[in-house]
Amino acid sequence: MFLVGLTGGIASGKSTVSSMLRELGCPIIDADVVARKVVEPHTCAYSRIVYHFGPEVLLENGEIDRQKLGQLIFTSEEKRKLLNSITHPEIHKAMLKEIVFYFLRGYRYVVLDVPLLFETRRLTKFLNHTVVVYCDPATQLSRLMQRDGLTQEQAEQRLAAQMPLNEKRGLANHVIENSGGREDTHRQVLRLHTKLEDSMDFLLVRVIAVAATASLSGILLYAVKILFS
Ligand SMILES: CC(C)(COP(=O)(O)OP(=O)(O)OC[C@H]1O[C@@H](n2cnc3c(N)ncnc32)[C@H](O)[C@@H]1O)[C@@H](O)C(=O)NCCC(=O)NCCS
Ligand SMILES: Nc1ncnc2c1ncn2[C@@H]1O[C@H](COP(=O)(O)OP(=O)(O)OP(=O)(O)O)[C@@H](O)[C@H]1O
Repeated sequence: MFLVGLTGGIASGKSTVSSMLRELGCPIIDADVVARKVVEPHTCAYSRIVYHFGPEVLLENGEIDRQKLGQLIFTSEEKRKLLNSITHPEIHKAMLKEIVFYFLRGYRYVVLDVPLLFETRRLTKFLNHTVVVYCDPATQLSRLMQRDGLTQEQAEQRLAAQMPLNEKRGLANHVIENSGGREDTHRQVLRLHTKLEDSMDFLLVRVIAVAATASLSGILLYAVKILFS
C-alpha cells in the first residue's frame, strides 16, 4: 500500500477535493475529523487542554468549545504551539491506526487529508505522492470569511497561522487548481484519480515489505540455530 498526502490552506478546498475522491472510491483519512475525536471528553488530550487553557474553553455539556479555542490559538502563536504539542502526537497515532486498518484490508493506497502536512513535516517522509489544493489568495480569503462567518481580520489571522499556499504549491508533486468552478476542479480530480489508480508504487512497497520480512525471518532462524546448536 502507498500513501498520498492531500493538503492545502484553510478553506482552499481540501474537503471539496477529498469528497470527490471519496465518491470515486478512494479511502480517505481526514486529519480534521481525527483531530475532533482525539479531544473528546475523557481523552488524554482533552484533560491536558483543560489543564493548560482552563475550563473557560469548555461548553456547558463539557465538550471543547472549538470556536473559543480557535479564537485563542489563531491570535497567539505560543498558544497555538501549545495546542499543537498536545494534539498532534495523538492525531498522528490515531491516523497510524487507521492506516494499518486499510493496509490489513488490502487497499492499494490511502489518501491522508492533512491541512498542516508541510508545516509539521512529520508525515511527509512516508508519502509517495503529495497533492496541494490551491486557490488564489483573494478567493481563499473570501471563501473562508463566507464559510466561517469571519471578519477580514479574523480570516487573515487564520491564514497567517499557516505556510502560504504558494509555498505549499512548490512542495507538492501534484496541484489541483481550485480557484475556478467545481466542474473544473472535478475534471482535475478525475485525472489525479487515474494517475493514482495506474501507479505501481503499491508493488514497490509490497516488494520492500516482503524483503524486510524475509530478512527478519532469516536473522531469527540464524539466532535460533546459534542458540540451540
Ligand atoms: C483550533 C480548533 C479547536 C478549531 O476548531 P474548528 O472546528 O473551528 O476548525 P477545524 O478543526 O475544522 O479546522 C479548520 C481548519 O483550520 C486550520 N487549523 C486547525 N488547527 C490549526 C493549527 N493548529 N494551526 C494552523 N491552522 C490550523 C486547518 O486548515 C483546518 O482545516 C481545531 O482546529 C484544533 O483543535 N486544532 C488543533 C489540531 C490541529 O492541528 N488540527 C489540524 C489537523 S492536523
Ligand atoms: N471550486 C469551488 N467553487 C466555489 N466554492 C468552493 C469551491 N471549492 C470550495 N468551495 C467552498 O469554499 C469553502 C472552503 O472549501 P473546503 O471546506 O472544501 O476547504 P478546506 O480546505 O477543506 O477548508 P478547511 O481546511 O478550512 O476545513 C467551502 O464553503 C466550499 O463549499
